[in-house]
Amino acid sequence: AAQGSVGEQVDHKIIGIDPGAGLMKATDKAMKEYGLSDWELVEGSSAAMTAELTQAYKEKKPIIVTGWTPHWMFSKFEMKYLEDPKGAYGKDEQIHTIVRKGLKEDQPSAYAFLDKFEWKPADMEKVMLDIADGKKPEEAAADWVKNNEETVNKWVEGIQPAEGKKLTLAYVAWDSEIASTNVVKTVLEQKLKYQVELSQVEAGPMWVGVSNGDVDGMVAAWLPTTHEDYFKKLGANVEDLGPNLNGTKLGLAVPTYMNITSIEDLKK
Ligand SMILES: C[SH](C)CC(=O)O
Repeated sequence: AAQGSVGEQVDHKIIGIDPGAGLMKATDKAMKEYGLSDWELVEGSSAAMTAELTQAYKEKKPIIVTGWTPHWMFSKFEMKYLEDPKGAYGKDEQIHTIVRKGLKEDQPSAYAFLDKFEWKPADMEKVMLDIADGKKPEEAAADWVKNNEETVNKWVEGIQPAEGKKLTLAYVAWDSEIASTNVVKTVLEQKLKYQVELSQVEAGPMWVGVSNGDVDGMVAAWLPTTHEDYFKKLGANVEDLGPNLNGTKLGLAVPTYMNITSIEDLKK
């Protein structure tokens, strides 16, 4: 029987993630720019979105999700971004490391490492994929550190260990930041002998926590556009150590078995 429009096939729903994510604001903006007034952006979480994607993919059912790179969905599944001819999602960005003011004086070793931490989308996707395939985040991170000794030793070269000092890192439960934050924790603990506590929060409280010094830092700042609002509001009270990963992307992602190619196709 005729499948009907793609909107009818997916009940006019785009499966999103947590409402505080910049990706959700960017998707709201894109939906307005493409005139998708009869569509709904479903709020939830990164985990719920990937669970729904996994189920739909298994059943070869149509689904449209808010997607980003790096993400394991592009390695584990045959996925594609819908073209964005209006450029609503903007250009490639970077993920920055942001620390509280005063960290350099209080924890020079942690500061020096966090300032040097930088890796590639393929590195992050490896850790993400291991976690998606069932490894615990700390296990996937430890494996990556073990398998990338050369890179890791460059990050910590010449930095004094900080026997037993405590450090707190905040992160949002996005698959990408679960991976990066656990790798950073592993290096801080194994190589620099810190005791690291991870605080999983929403995006807003993550930025607030660093700006008021409740946490020491985070490696989850998507800039210059995705977290522009957070940076505008709180940037003066934090220290931006620059990119830890270059070449990110945001957009709408669909399995390649769907025969749509552009966000424009959602209007049909
Ligand atoms: C979901 S991306 C990892 C970050 C964001 O959109 O705020």
